[in-house]
Formats: sequence, C-alpha cells, structure tokens
Amino acid sequence: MNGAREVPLLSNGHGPDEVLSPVTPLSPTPTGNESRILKILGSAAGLSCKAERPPQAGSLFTNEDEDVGVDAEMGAEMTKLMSKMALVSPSDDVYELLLEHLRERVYGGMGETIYEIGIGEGELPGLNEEDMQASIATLKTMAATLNADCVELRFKSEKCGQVAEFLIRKRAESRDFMEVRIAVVGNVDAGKSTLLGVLTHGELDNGRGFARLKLFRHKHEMESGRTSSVGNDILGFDSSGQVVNKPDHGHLDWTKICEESSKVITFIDLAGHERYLKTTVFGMTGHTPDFSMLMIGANAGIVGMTKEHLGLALALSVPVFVVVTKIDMCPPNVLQDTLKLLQRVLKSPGCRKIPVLVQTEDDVITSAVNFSSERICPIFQVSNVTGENLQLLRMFLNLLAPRIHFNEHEPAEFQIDDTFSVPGVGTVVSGTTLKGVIRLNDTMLLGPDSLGEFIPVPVKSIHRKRMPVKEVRGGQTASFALKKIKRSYIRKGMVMVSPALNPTACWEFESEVLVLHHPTTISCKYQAMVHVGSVRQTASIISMSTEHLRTGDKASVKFRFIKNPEYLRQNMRMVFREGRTKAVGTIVKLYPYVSAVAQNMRSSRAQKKAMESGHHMRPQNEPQKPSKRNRKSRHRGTELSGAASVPSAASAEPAASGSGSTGAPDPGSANTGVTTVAAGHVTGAEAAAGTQKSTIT
Ligand SMILES: Nc1nc2c(ncn2[C@@H]2O[C@H](COP(=O)(O)OP(=O)(O)OP(=O)(O)O)[C@@H](O)[C@H]2O)c(=O)[nH]1
Repeated sequence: MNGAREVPLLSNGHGPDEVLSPVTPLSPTPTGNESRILKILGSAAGLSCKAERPPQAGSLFTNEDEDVGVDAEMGAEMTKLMSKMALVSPSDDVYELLLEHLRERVYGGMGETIYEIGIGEGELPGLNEEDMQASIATLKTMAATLNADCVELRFKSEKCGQVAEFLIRKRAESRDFMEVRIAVVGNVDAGKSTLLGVLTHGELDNGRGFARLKLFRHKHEMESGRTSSVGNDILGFDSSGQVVNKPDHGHLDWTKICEESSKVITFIDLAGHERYLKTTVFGMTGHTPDFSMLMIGANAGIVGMTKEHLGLALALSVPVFVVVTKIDMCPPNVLQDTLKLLQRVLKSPGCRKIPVLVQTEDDVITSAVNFSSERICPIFQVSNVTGENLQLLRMFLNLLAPRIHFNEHEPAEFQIDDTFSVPGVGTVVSGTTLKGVIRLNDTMLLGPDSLGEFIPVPVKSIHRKRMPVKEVRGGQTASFALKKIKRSYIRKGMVMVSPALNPTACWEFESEVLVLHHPTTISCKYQAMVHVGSVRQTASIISMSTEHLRTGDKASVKFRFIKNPEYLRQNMRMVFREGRTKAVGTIVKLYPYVSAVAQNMRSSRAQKKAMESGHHMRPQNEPQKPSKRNRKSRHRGTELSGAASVPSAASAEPAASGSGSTGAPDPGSANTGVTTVAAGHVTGAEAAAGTQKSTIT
C-alpha cells in the first residue's frame, strides 16, 4: 500500500472544510449589474446596498426612485431570488436577473465561474431531489444561453438535502481562450520536466528521463538532462474540462490546442540548478506567473534550491502549490518524513501557509476555489511513472482561475520578456499584457531606449501561442511583429504602452527592502542585479534610510540603474541579488528621468534667453521642470509617483558616476562599500515571509 494514503488530510488535523469557506466567488467585488442585483436583493432583504453604476436603458429598474420603491410584488420576487429555491421555478423576471448575475460572474471570472445550488440567504442549506433536478435544469438552460458548459463538480449532503457545485465555463470561441500561467520550480531532478512532459503529452515516464526528452530545447539539455532556459509548455482544457492536447508523433500543434481550448495552462519550466538561478528568478518576475508549482522529489525531500524557490514565490506574492513526485519509488516512511518536514516549513512563522494534502476530488475543489487567497498551500503526491494521483492534479489545473483581471477601459501595458528575429517577418517581441486591451492597428509606445525615449509603433500583427489573433487582453501573453524596428534596439524589460499613459523612464527609484541574506553588511554604492517585472539590470545603492544593512534588516533604499533607464510602476515587487546576497522589496517611489539631451537643450535655450535679457542663470544641477513642449514631443514628463521631484541634470546622466560599470556586475567593484561583519542567515522561506509581515506591499 502506498504511504500517501495514510497521511491525514490536513497537517493541523482538520479537514479543509473546517478552515476554508466552501466556495468563494471568483469576483469578490460586485461590479456593474452585479451591484444592481445586489442592491435589489439588499432592498428586498431590508438591507442597504448602494448601486455603483447608473441604471441601463432597458433594464428592469430604470431610475433610483423606482429602485427605492420596489413594490411588494417585486419584493416578493427578490426574496425568491435570494432563496435556495431561486432556480427551482423562476418567474421570467427572476430568471432574467439570475441570468444577468451569471453573465457578470462568468465575465468577471474571465470566462468561467463556480455556481453553488442549494444555498440561500438565512436558510438551512440543501434541496430535496426534485428541487435539485429542477434547479440543475434551470442552470443548464442559463449556461446554454451564455454559450457555456455546465459541468457537475460535486454534491454534498446537508441537513435539508443536497448542495451541488457546477463549473460554468464559456465554450471555446474561435481564437479566444482563458490563460493561466504557472511557474514550475524545484530542485534539480525533482521531476519538473518529466511531469510537464507527462501532462502535456499524455504518456507516462519510464523513470529514466523518457518524458522530459520531449521538452528539452537545447542539445546540452538533452545530454545533461538539465533544464537551463525558461521553457514554455501548454496544456489545454475544453469547456467540459477535458484535456485537448493530442500529440501527433510526439509533436504538439499549439494552434490546434488553442483553438479547441476554453482554458490554456502555460507552464513556465524553470531550471532547478543553482547555476541557472538568474534565469529562474527572471522566469518568476518577468513572466508574471499566476501561480507557482513547487516540485519536490519524495526521496530527496526539501533539499538544494527548494527553500530558495519557495522563498522567491512568497517574496513575489505568487500563490504556491506543491507536487511531491516519485512516490512510486519512495519507501512510505521516507515519504512521511518528507511530508512532515514540508508541512512544518509551510506552517512556520516564515511562511504562514495552511498545508492541505490533496487526496480526493473533494479536496481538489476546495483547494482550487480557495487557492487565490495565498493562504492555503495544496500538496499533491504523484508518480510520473505509474500515473498515481495525476488525475487530481489535472483536475486542480482545470479549476485554477487567472489572477490578473483585466479592465478593457484601462490604458494598455505590455511587458517584453523576449525578442526574436523571424526570417520574412522581422523583429518579434513576446511578453505579457498587464493591463487593458491591445488591438490590431493600435499605435503603442515602445521604450524606454538608452535615452529614456519611447517611440510610436503600429501593431501590425498579434499572435497568442503561435496563433494569429485580433486583440490581446490583460493577463494574456502574446507576441507582436514590429515593422522597421531592429532587434538590437529592443531589450528585455522594455514595454509597449498606450500613449494615454504618457510613459516616463527612470534611472532612480526608491524601494522598501528586506535583506534575506548577506554575508556581511551592505552600504551605499553596493551593486547587485535588480529583477523587477521583466527588467533585469545591475543597480547601485545611492542612499539608504540606515547606514548599513545586514541579514534580516529592512530599510528604505534608493537605487540607480547603471546602464539604462527603465519603465517601472509603483508597488512592483523586486528582487535584488548578487552571489549569495538576496533582498526583496517593493517600489515605493520613482524618479522620472529627463534625458541629458533634453536638459542640455533646455539649459542652452535658457542660457541664450538669460544672455539676451541679462538675467541670472540657474546652476546646471538645480532642479528644473521639464517644459510641456518637451514632455509632449518626447512622450515623457508624467511623474509616475506623483512626486514633485525632478532629477537634477547630474542625476539624469547615464550612470557614469558610482562604479562606472556599464555591463554585468563586476564582482570586484560590486562589493564596494561592504565591510566584513559576521551576520546570521535567514532562510528563503522565513525571510520571504518576513517581507509579507512587513509593510512592504
Ligand atoms: N520513478 C520515478 N522517476 C521519476 C519521476 N519523475 C521523474 N523521474 C525521473 O527523475 C529524473 C529527473 O527528472 P527531471 O524531470 O529531469 O527533473 P527536473 O526537475 O526537470 O531537473 P532539472 O531540469 O535539471 O531542473 C528523470 O530520470 C526522470 O525519469 C517519478 O514520478 N517516478
């Protein structure tokens, strides 16, 4: 018998239902029509709930007065709407409202929602068999009206009968699908590539590296069996939750998968070896994963980079779930030890997670619907060789909802994480749409270049997962072919943003930082690699709120990039590392950059004017406000932080000061300003949780 089954459901001895609410709505803040419905429901129940959106023409309620004076008949209808019997035999009006509510939830959930039948306001849960069947029939009709499938998830027995949960998911529309990105991390040999090979190709492994062969991209990876680059693999689910990946002679046709899928899971396969940590950190920051899958070999346990990767996910606030592999070859007592230690680490004050051992389909649903909260950490135990428990993992992946919720009215932002030169096409950039919608023929601003400038680029083609599309929305990855732009002009970390954002680059920014580990002390002029979004560049500390920083210290730190100005946003999470030194933080202030060229132009104009009028000249390094004309013509000038400060001419120059380094960090110069003092060590997980506890948000 496999030891996996002998472990209690929750490490704290409770079932997941005891610590988690049964179902949390996917879109917690009611918006639009949902607010209207809630308002109506509120008035029917004698509650006060203010609508946020003006009533729409043609809606049941056309103005505030009518809302307030909901008549008795309608009040009765509304009470019905809130009842667990709402779906049993709704009147036309109630049906319309229920349908509208469902439409809003599906829209808010980016194409899907989980609907619970048999729960009513102030009523004991549960329906008898007849009412349940009638309710299911109504729900199916509503789902069909929305061109969605209605898939049974589970039935639960309650005091007054049954409660049921259904997944309502939009059917695949041509060239549109929901996207969930998962970063796959874990120590070398944990079975990451193997699991991805098994999941995406549907064939089990032989325990000797058969499944991973399908995923390796480089010859040296084939030879060494080690992942070195950031790889992407996709797993598609249709509207009924079935896997659509069907390899043809070992080859997966991405376009076909995307066409047939309602939801596509993108796995960002990151290297497990310490040597490739830089790439792994880039994958976690630059590819904006919704979730992180931490893989642990059952035999090996929590070794090597496991805690480092867990700490990284925690520091970046990416919810983590754990997959323990190789349970086929692990003695039960060793598996128990691995699970015990894992649960201890997860529950430690550093992590403050609730570990949930997922052993049944019921556990999967409870974990999936509560997962975005970041508090729980589901743990799967699988074998890539026998296939044990892989169905639970697949079900969980099918139920995961994307964390980025887009608003089509926000100005678009696209972060570039890779560039390619495609023969016959030209330069192609790939990355993630963070906000808004980008449509074909839109003009976006690409930048910043080394002078902090943004240039207009027309969007001539958009591809999602190698499939041509007409638009891409917030939360979706895409690639764009850029006409007449040389690949050498583009760096990873550049962005394409809507001109409405009037973007500004910055050389300098301030961050609330927590030092996870440093062997000695950090002081001004210290240099290390900053990872923030897809920006990866060496930066130098130019000032700190304290004189020295040691392991475990927090401070407000001002950084300056040494090579290029970058486009950053407030509240972005950052990682600062060099060798074994690690710090995490949140950007709190940006110093918008005015290029030296612009400064010179202004000062020579001012000088000329001063000479003409005989006025006093402003010193070169005295702060000046950029002229409106300059700002407009160069698409710069908005102070992103809202701070009034404008950098001095001296600070606006590219980093000739400081170490003078202009490339990768120079190990020699990197330690300038470091004095040798013995310091403690904070584990990745502990320290990362320290970040969570701190006010770095
Ligand atoms: N018996 C058994 N072997 C497995 C299982 N999963 C993976 N393996 C084997 O473990 C070895 C390492 O697997 P990989 O998938 O290369 O590990 P990785 O985590 O991707 O390693 P890196 O790419 O170097 O980070 C391979 O020989 C696999 O065949 C499993 O569940 N059971």
